Amino acid sequence: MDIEQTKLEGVLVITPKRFSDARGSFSEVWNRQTMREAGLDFDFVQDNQSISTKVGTIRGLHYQAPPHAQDKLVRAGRGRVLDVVVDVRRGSPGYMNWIGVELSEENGRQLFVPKGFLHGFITREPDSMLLYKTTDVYAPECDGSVHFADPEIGIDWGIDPAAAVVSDKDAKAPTLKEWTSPFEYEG
Ligand SMILES: Cc1cn([C@H]2C[C@H](O)[C@@H](COP(=O)(O)OP(=O)(O)O[C@H]3O[C@H](C)C(=O)[C@H](O)[C@H]3O)O2)c(=O)[nH]c1=O
Repeated sequence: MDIEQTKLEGVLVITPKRFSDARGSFSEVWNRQTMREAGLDFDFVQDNQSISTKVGTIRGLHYQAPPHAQDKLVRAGRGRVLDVVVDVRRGSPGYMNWIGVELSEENGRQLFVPKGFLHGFITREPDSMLLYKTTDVYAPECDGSVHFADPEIGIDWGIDPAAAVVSDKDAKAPTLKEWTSPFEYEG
């Protein structure tokens, strides 16, 4: 398993070892002991799967607020997405900084998204399937979002955001100016 730091503190790109042969391939996409040995001892309690049929579908920018904030381990089971993470921890030196990492069935990369970061993605292939583990269960009362096209964040989705396929909820999400982060930077 390869672990790469990113420019966002605590956000990691994790690439499990892939064993390929004439039949195809095998990977341990999550192993608690291996993760623990790498200092990533997270107790995942929920597995999610979303399938987005059209290219240019954006889901996000989402979070769950405390007391049900979630760390996430995200991968593309099928297709290809640009996975985006934004630091929204009040007081963070990297507040509002964002990164995009391409996750695909082909590259097998995973993104670890800690609490305090917005998460979203745009599909780059049809029928892209996102699979992700979370460290707390779904709590709709704590579910929140920030507008994916907020000019103050300035995410480059690779397309005109106005042309993206989005949910009504995401289309109506607040911008950072209209929103107060529930997350505090803990140094
Ligand atoms: C997240 C979630 C949703 N739902 C229900 C609620 C809605 O009836 C339906 C679709 O939910 P939503 O439109 O919020 O789904 P996404 O837009 O894919 O949201 C997710 O996408 C971004 C990228 C994320 O990182 C979050 O995990 C999550 O917010 O599933 C559940 O029953 N359990 C859940 O854990």
